[in-house]
Amino acid sequence: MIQIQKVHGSMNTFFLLDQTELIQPLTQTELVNLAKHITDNNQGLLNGSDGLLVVDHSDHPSCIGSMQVINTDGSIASMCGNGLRTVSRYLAEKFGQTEFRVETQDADLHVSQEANFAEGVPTFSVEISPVSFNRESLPFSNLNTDTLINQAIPEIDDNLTFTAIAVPNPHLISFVSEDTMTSNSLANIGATLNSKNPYFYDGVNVSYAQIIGHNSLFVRTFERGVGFTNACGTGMSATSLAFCLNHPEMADYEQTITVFNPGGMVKTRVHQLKNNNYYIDLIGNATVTHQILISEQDLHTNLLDNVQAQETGEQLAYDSFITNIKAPIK
Ligand SMILES: N[C@H](CCC[C@H](N)C(=O)O)C(=O)O
Repeated sequence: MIQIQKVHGSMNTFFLLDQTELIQPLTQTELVNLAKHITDNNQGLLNGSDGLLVVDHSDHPSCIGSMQVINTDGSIASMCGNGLRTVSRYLAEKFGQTEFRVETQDADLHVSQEANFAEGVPTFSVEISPVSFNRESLPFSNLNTDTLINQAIPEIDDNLTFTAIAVPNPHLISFVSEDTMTSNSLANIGATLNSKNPYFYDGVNVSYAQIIGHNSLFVRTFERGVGFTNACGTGMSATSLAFCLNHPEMADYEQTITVFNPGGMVKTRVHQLKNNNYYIDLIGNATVTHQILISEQDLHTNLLDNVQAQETGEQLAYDSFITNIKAPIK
């Protein structure tokens, strides 16, 4: 039997599969089929999840493992911040290390274990990088501009302004009022830009942010390949950078920014390097809710009927952490 996990960062939920534990690793087609099935809210396991995280060996000398992220629709995400925290915890426990690098699609990222956010809430910090504003990196087209930094896009909305940042997965961010946050606007724009459209033709994660106070935000995200999630780690990181760029009187580089989200809270730190280069630290919980046993054969054939799933009890500690943080907005 193979042990897989159900995990979350800010209630952004994933199944985590370590390919190195298998005699015969799954092929890419098998992984995509498994991701679509296991994450399905109705037909999947334990009410599904937002994605599948695939851990594997890395042949990069500086990395102790690699992570691939598969969205619920089977598309590949180049990065996942909440997911990387849970992969970091998994690798930290497996190899007995507290600081190392993990290979992701586009970059080898530095991660470290941090002081627990609360009792029973293991906490990790992950590097979010590389950052790009270029049209080609996002990508977008037909908007008559090479970058979007706090700009109106009448093709998308009549009133809002947007900032587009790849970290390296693509994000479109708008700072909005409470009325807009609670309207259908995010659902509409998220759905439009993640179906066939001439602007963000590969889809884009769309985040709305409300400024709570100095270095404090609430962020809600409609994710590419998924839909609404409780939180998007790369989205909150990109939004923190957009906060520093667009609202310099309210946000500080190098300082801790608190980002509330529908699933909890994370902390970010935006680092400004030379030549308009940036990277972000994303700090938050890495919670394992279930340990699951499944046969290697069933993983290959995508059969989820014979699994044994056991709750870890960690969710209780997470729930009490959430109750105590008093999020300003739900
Ligand atoms: N939830 C993830 C991001 C998944 C990104 C994915 N939806 C995409 O870019 O395709 C996070 O915590 O960063």
